[in-house]
Amino acid sequence: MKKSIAIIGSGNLGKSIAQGLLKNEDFEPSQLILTRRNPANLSEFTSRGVTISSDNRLAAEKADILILGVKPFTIPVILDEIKDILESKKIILISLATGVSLNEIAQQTNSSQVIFRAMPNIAADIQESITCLCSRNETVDQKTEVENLFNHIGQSISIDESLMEAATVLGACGIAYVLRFIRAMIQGGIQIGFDSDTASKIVNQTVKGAAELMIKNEMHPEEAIDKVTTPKGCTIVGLNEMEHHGFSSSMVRGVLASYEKIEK
Ligand SMILES: NC(=O)C1=CN([C@@H]2O[C@H](COP(=O)(O)OP(=O)(O)OC[C@H]3O[C@@H](n4cnc5c(N)ncnc54)[C@H](OP(=O)(O)O)[C@@H]3O)[C@@H](O)[C@H]2O)C=CC1
Ligand SMILES: O=C(O)[C@@H]1CCC=N1
Repeated sequence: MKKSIAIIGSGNLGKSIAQGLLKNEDFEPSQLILTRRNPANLSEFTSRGVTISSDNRLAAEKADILILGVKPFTIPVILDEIKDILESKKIILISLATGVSLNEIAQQTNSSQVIFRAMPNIAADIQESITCLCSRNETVDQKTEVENLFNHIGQSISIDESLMEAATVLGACGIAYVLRFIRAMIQGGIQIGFDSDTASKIVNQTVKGAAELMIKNEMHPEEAIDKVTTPKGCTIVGLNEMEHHGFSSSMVRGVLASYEKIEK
């Protein structure tokens, strides 16, 4: 029998995960239950056979795998709301919340509760997320099951919990850093003559090509950069100008600022 998956708190990330799961041919919409307090904001899913509700307890009762997609400060509220249900049945609990430890969740559930923390990003929508996972009390089969679930929306890797905040910055915040880079490059493209649509098309495919080149050829970026930078050519002039204005330094400092914000 196919497992029921509920997402309590289906906002930006929860909806991206739902969209990604529904793109799998072997995933049936009837497997999915989505909640939020205002379920009208989930209308895009209603016609597709997904269960939409504001009833978190109903979702927990039906779910084999329960994903908590609420903001970190709402995690204790939800755990309190469904505590007795978690005690009465076997359920895999997965939290997406930034900065909420397995220990903190365990303190509000029973000691044998199977808990995962998952850190995907919004590219889950098109099955291109990277999801970092850590867990407690899980069996080998449960770990495989959760990895498989997140492999349906991209790729997953298991990491030590101590790296979960770093994973949040690099993978989850990271997509926003890359998007800001894309926006800036489009702005430059418009200034040198392209309309916005054409500049976007060129930049998006260039960024995709760069990422695919690194992934498929398992290269370090600088190795590929050396192939582009003709001596005395225009690429090195542009790159050096960016570095004079703190491009790499700015990125590293941004990563650290995000990390420090979570660690506070
Ligand atoms: N956005 C991202 O890219 C990432 C987010 N995260 C983490 O994922 C979590 C969700 O983030 P994000 O999707 O951006 O946040 P959103 O605010 O978009 O989504 C949270 C949703 O929870 C719902 N909600 C709030 N209270 C309740 C409740 N009592 N019962 C049921 N639903 C509730 C809200 O809808 P309503 O008001 O209708 O109830 C809201 O849509 C956070 O913990 C965040 O740290 C992690 C990685 C990436
Ligand atoms: O900005 C945030 O706090 C959340 C966590 C990672 C991505 N979005």
